[in-house]
Order: sequence, then structure tokens, then C-alpha cells
Amino acid sequence: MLRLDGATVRFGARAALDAVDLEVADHETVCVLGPSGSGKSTLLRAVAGLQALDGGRVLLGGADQRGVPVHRRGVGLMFQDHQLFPQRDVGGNVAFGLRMHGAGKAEQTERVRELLDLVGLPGAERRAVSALSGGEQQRVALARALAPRPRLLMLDEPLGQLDRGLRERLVVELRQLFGRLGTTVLAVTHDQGDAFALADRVVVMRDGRIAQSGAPVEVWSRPASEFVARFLGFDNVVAARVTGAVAETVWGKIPVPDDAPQGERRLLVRPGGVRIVPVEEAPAWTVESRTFRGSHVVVRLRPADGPPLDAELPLREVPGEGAEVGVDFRTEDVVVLGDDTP
Ligand SMILES: Nc1ncnc2c1ncn2[C@@H]1O[C@H](COP(=O)(O)OP(=O)(O)OP(=O)(O)O)[C@@H](O)[C@H]1O
Repeated sequence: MLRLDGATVRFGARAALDAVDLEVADHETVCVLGPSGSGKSTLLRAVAGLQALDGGRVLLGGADQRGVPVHRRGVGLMFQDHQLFPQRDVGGNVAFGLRMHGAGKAEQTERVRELLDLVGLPGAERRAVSALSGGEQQRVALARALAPRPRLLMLDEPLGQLDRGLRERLVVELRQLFGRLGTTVLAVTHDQGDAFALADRVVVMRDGRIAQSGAPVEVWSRPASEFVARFLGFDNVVAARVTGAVAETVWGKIPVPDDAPQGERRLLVRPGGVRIVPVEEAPAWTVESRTFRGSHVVVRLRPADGPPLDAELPLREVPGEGAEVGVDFRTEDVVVLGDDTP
């Protein structure tokens, strides 16, 4: 459906998009995430035709899009900066793209009705957009983007400023909706929660390049590099010397998977893989703090030497602050990280 071949965009000396290769299959939902300034919006704008390439190609359905204007690319856009038209009512907003495509009045009316049903706002045609809540406006923007039946739907921060509870509900709705419609989606978000819940595949960007691409569970369980691990919020990263299935670290010897890369490495221990055991051999760990996180508690452990280690523990297993404990590591939660440079 969509292919980027060495897509490059430069602003002055800086490459906002640096020779990016990416494919999105029919019916696939791909979420691009990454820190601010990593090139996510530039990627979307380049695909939409809002940003010219300095190198490489964008292909849609196999056809090179060089010189093809935005409105001829057959893509639907729901962008942060493409707000609803305040002077038009809900129906007028949703019908906008249809009118541009020369649809007749009756067809417009029917399609608007269908889309408002679809996004959960049946009968809202005559409402003023200024009278809608943030979540309702987001739904109208989505209906507007979907109305002309785009072959590719592109979303930039689709859940933008909405509060946590509402985003979580909308993400589930969006995922169901895209599944039902068979829409191909390329979305950009800085929110990992949204990306992981929405996507069939996530693409993590760094400095205009792809740092990692994979199914949500794959990226989550096997971050490719320290950059990706830290971006996902994992802080248990330490220097290690890996020999066979054992890593030597300031945290002691840690078991690693059999096929782990060898030698001097960086090591990630997911907090869920740290278990508390009785102190068997000195030096012990000290419980520095405990943070309640709903279904579990994050316990920060201070070793005799080296950086602190976070453990994610069930509520009933939490030791008191100041307690001296031993730790044990679960191999499945230990990841030997690759190099940072993609
Ligand atoms: N029109 C422009 N002129 C100059 N530099 C630009 C322009 N647009 C983007 N940039 C730069 O290109 C880089 C990538 O920007 P981009 O907006 O694609 O990042 P982003 O990942 O979408 O960030 P955010 O999450 O903050 O929206 C940034 O360094 C940005 O400052």
C-alpha cells in the first residue's frame, strides 16, 4: 500500500527524515512514535504530499507520488493543526471532503449520516462544533477524514489533548473501527500507551531514522537498543560483560538468554523480572522507596554499588522501606541490548 524508499527531508544542514525505508501493508495500522523532533510529523507530511522530499521516494499502491498534489493522493488526514471549521456545523465539517470530490447533495447527506453513526454521534449533523466536547470534536474530525473513503488514513496525534480515560476508550473504539472498515492507517503519536494499544506495528523514530520497528509485544519485550528501552520508560539499564548465558554487572551476575550477544554490552532488566528473596549473601539491597501503581508496586532498590534497580512487585509481596533484601532475576525479562546507532 505505502512504501518509503530512502525518504529524506532536510531543513538546512539537518535531516528531519534521514533515508527512511518503511512499508505499510493493506489493512495494517502502523503507529510511529518517538521523542519530540524525531521526525514523526515530517514523515506523515511527506507521505501526504505536504512536504517535498530532498531524496528518495514515496510510493502509494506502487506509484511514485513525486509531483502528485495532496488532494490527488487518496489519503485522509486528521492532523493536529487541521482543526474543524468553526463556522460550519458537524454535518458541514464531515461533508467537506465529499464536496471537494464533487459528490451530489443526496450522496453527501447519506454518507454523513453513515459516518456519524460510525463514530458514535448519530443525528449530530446540525450541532455547532463549538458546542462539542473535546472527544466529540475528535470523532467529527475522524468522520471528516474517513468520509471520502481514503485508501490510507493518516492521523497525527489523533487523541491530542484528551484526558487519559477518554483516550483509552477512544483507542479501543478506533482499533475496532479500523478493523471493521479494513482501513490502512499510519498514525503518529508521542504517547506510547496510545501507540501500543492501537497499532499492529509500531515504529520508533530517533533523529529522523527508524530505531526499531515491530509488533507492539515484540518491541515491548525486546527493545533493540538502550534508546528504545529508555524511550519506553525502562530505567533498569546497566553495563555488562556477557559470557555464555551469564552477564557480569555491578548488580551481580545476571542470567541472560542462551542466544544473547556476547562481550561488553548494555543490559536491560525489566522490572517485572526482579524478584525479592531473603538475603543469602552480602552485600544486600536496601529498599529505597515504594510507588503504588494500581495493580502493583514499583520498589526502588539501592545496591551497595551502582545505579538503583526498580522491581515491580505484587501488592502483597512488598517489603518495607529501609528493609535489606536479596534479589533474583528472571531470564525472560533480561534483554541484552544492541547498539544505539540504527
Ligand atoms: N518547516 C520546518 N523548518 C525547519 N525545521 C523544521 C521544519 N519542520 C520540522 N523541522 C525540524 O525537523 C525536525 C523534525 O520535526 P518533526 O516535526 O517532524 O518532529 P516530530 O517528531 O513530529 O516532533 P513533535 O513530536 O514535537 O511534533 C525537528 O528538528 C524540527 O525542528
